[in-house]
Amino acid sequence: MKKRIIIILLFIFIILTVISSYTVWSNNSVGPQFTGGDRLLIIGITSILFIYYMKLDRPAQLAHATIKTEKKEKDTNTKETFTKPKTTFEDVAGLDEVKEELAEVIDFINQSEKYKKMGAKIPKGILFHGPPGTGKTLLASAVAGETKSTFFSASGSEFVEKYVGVGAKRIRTLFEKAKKEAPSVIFIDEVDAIGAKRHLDSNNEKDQTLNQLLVELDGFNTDQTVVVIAATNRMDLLDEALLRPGRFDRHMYISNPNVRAREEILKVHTKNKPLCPKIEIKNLARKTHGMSGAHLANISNEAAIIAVREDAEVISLDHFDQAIERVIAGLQVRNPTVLQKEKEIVAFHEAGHALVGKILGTDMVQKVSIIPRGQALGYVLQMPEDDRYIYTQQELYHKIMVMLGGRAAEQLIFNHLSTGAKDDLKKATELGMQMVCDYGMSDLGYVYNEANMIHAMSNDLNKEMNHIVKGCFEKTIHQLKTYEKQLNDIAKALLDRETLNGDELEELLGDFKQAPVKTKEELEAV
Ligand SMILES: Nc1ncnc2c1ncn2[C@@H]1O[C@H](COP(=O)(O)OP(=O)(O)OP(=O)(O)O)[C@@H](O)[C@H]1O
Ligand SMILES: [Zn+2]
Repeated sequence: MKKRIIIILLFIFIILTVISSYTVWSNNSVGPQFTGGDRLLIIGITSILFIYYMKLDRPAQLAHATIKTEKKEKDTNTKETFTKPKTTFEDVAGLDEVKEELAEVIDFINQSEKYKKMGAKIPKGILFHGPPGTGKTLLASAVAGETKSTFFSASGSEFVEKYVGVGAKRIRTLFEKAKKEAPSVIFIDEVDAIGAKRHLDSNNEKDQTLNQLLVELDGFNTDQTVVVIAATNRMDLLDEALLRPGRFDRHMYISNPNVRAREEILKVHTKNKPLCPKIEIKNLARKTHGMSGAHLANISNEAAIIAVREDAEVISLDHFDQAIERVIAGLQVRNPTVLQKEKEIVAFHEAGHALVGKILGTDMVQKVSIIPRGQALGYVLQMPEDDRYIYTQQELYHKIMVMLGGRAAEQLIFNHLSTGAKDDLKKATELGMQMVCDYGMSDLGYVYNEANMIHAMSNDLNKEMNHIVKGCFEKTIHQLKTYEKQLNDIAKALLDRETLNGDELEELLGDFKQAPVKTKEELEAV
């Protein structure tokens, strides 16, 4: 209030100063008359008011600034949450090799004195890398749970701040707190957000944050039982400085679970759920090829929700099937408004995928459907029966052919190109490009093309990729022409029943022959 009055007075006196100066200098006889003495008085008062204002304002500004910084510190302090997790290794299914390696770290934390006496240094930095949803966070919290340590969990992206120095300060605070609460486990998810190669992403703030992380990793000594676990899906992006000995030098790959691990994970997540005795977890594990632990946790929960919705006493196989479908293909669209003509196109498109899969004997077709789900108007659920780690060139051609089966069927039956094959084309192009760049399966020879070289060679690469995809497409058309009757049968059945499961498809195709053995010329034509 006081400040406001001073500002108004100051404003009035500044105007008076201007007017008085004008009238004195110009000897103006019109308007208010000021003498030289008046003018001096006005200037004097204005100056006093100005000095007073400045004195009044500065402490206020300073006070304001202090409040602001205090608030910021409070904000930054509250972001790092810490807990004492109850998670143990029992909650983490599969991943036996990783758990074995972590046992040493756990022993170190639990019996740190023993190691310190020997002068052994604590393994400070562990890096989990691998695809998303594979249990990296779960494992880190289990390490804390097994050692009764304090668990600090943060995501790399939380440290990416607009203002230089803020991210670095937050890293410092995080480590300070962890040391105070030792023994502790610090978990930094998405570490690539701060630890990306410096030349790739030149950003001063990020560099400072990364440097601070390096300083902290180098800084703590053997007295402090603090273990830092970082996780990333993109290890290739990380700055080498982070991976050097003494920093994140223990790398553990956390892979997508294989069939045995999937079974274990499903057991963990169905432990407290009433299951129909007919359900064999082993079979569920086989049906969920390629899924991560997070997917499996989601499916188990989804199946339970469906059972509740249907007022069932126990969770049945059908509930699991519905849950798997929902997780893979998305939510079923209620009351879809698909035109009859579109339905026909979708029926032939999906029939094309399914039939090519059957002709080539690739992955097991579990279901074909033209019921819209998520953004897709139809879908084919296909799962390999076994976990596969290596594919031959021939098998990759077959994969591309199955992907193109939808478009090929549309072209064969309707002689048109439609927009419905966008995702298929994307996948086929990607796989074709991988064959050329990563696997040395083209006329460019047995070479591996690094991502940064791709730009310079993109014309050649594109030509080779196109050659592969085009060849596969022509072969697919040829296969579908050979089995056009079967294509029509599947499409008609789909229009009739909307969904066919694996057995129904088998029944429909009867004594359908496997693909005729290809001639040498045919193979070379691709
Ligand atoms: N091996 C596993 N055993 C039991 N549950 C698992 C396993 N892997 C994943 N899960 C389930 O999936 C959920 C998500 O896993 P988590 O968050 O640990 O994955 P993540 O690898 O950290 O993923 P992201 O890379 O996306 O951060 C877990 O909470 C758990 O329910
Ligand atoms: Zn398709």
